[in-house]
Amino acid sequence: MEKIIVRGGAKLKGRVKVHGAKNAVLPLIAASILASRGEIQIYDVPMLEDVKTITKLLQSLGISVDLSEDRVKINAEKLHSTTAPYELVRKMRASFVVMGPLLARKKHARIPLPGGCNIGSRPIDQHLKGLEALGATFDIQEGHIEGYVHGRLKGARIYLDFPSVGATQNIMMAAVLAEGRTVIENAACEPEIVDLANFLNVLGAKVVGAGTDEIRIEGVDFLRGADYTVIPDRIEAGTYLVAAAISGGDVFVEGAISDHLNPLIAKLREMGVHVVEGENGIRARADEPIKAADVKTLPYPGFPTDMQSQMMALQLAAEGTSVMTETVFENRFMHVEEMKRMGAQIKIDGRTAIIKGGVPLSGAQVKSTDLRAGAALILAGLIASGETEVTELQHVDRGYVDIVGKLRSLGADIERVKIEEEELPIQEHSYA
Ligand SMILES: CC(=O)N[C@H]1[C@@H](OP(=O)(O)OP(=O)(O)OC[C@H]2O[C@@H](n3ccc(=O)[nH]c3=O)[C@H](O)[C@@H]2O)O[C@H](CO)[C@@H](O)[C@@H]1O
Ligand SMILES: C=C(OP(=O)(O)O)C(=O)O
Repeated sequence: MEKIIVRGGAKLKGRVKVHGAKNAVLPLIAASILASRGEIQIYDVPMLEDVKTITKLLQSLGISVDLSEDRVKINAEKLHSTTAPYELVRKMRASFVVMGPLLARKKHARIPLPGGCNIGSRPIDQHLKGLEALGATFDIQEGHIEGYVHGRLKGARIYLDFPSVGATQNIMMAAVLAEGRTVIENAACEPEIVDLANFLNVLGAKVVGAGTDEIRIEGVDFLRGADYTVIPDRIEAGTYLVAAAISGGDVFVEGAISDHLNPLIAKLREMGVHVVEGENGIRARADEPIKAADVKTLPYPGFPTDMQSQMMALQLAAEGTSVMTETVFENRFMHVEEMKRMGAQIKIDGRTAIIKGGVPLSGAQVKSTDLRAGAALILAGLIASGETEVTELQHVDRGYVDIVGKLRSLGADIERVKIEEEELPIQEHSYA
């Protein structure tokens, strides 16, 4: 087991490059199940634990997958199994997105119920509602959900009660091989949805409207292999922009796409951070004290829930009091207790947190409770006096490639070390 040690005080300066987006590449890899002919190569793949998990999941279905450096090669011509192993699904809730592709291609799927995780209960009712509208039926028993299709899936008009990213992806992937036209209304508009639509189209699908709240899909008979490069990770990029701002530094985040980061850029500017949107990245510079700002997470194009905890770390460094409202996940304030261990003054009231900025933080032993919480604690460590030790790095490793190396290259005093046997806490096992 390892921990990250951060010694605060350095102003971060320089250039950092973002990797491909975790939340885009996982559905892309799942969608590869649909390609019954030829080979797929996806580039700019981040070497994250989640990517390794979904890769193993595809392999367990009999698909040939070769993951090396920043590229994954997938040949799904052979697909022997339609049962996803519990050991893999429990590590990563996002693995439920294999349901749509398996039903479309093999007319059967048996997947362990994904269940909740640290940040919330993560229901799948909208996924099921959409897939049922296309003609699938489901049985839920013994912790598994089993889906069947008799004949072929049939296109339908589906209205989502909430613009769920996962449900939109699952339905899109099933609909590309359905007979006729599918319309998804109140669809999620996230850049990861647009990336999935572009990928499916490169494989031969007919998807239009992705990025708006109405996606229209004409079913085709089969998908085939192709090459594709995944979009850059907007959340990783946002995390480094916040690192620049919180440390009073000046950082160019190479590869960041400003169109994907509008709500964060707007908030940073409101707080007094200079943000310059370039062609190949975004620069953030903070030379004056920053001002607190209220933030509310919302589906895209609102402020992303995946940046909520990092933004809260920034509010701790700002002058004034701010209110953070989390509307997407019901339990995504777990980092607050850890931040309080560093001296932060935050009060939670239901789905809002009231954050008193400008209170000096001091280094402490803290644990990451989810991947973004881990990043937020590292960010808080950048402005704390003394040493901050962040543990439970399995969460951070799900979402960030070499966060220590990247921050160190910007001048942060940060290292990753082994935890000695005698330091190990007695703790429960925790999952994604
Ligand atoms: C809208 C949103 O910000 N979604 C985020 C969510 O996607 P992810 O796909 O995991 O989650 P959803 O977008 O599906 O869930 C968003 C909300 O919808 C609810 N829900 C979802 C599905 C369903 O069948 N029924 C239902 O009620 C959830 O409880 C939650 O409150 O986590 C990903 C990883 O952090 C992020 O990249 C996505 O941006
Ligand atoms: C919560 C996240 O991911 P996941 O949905 O895979 O848990 C995230 O990327 O912040």
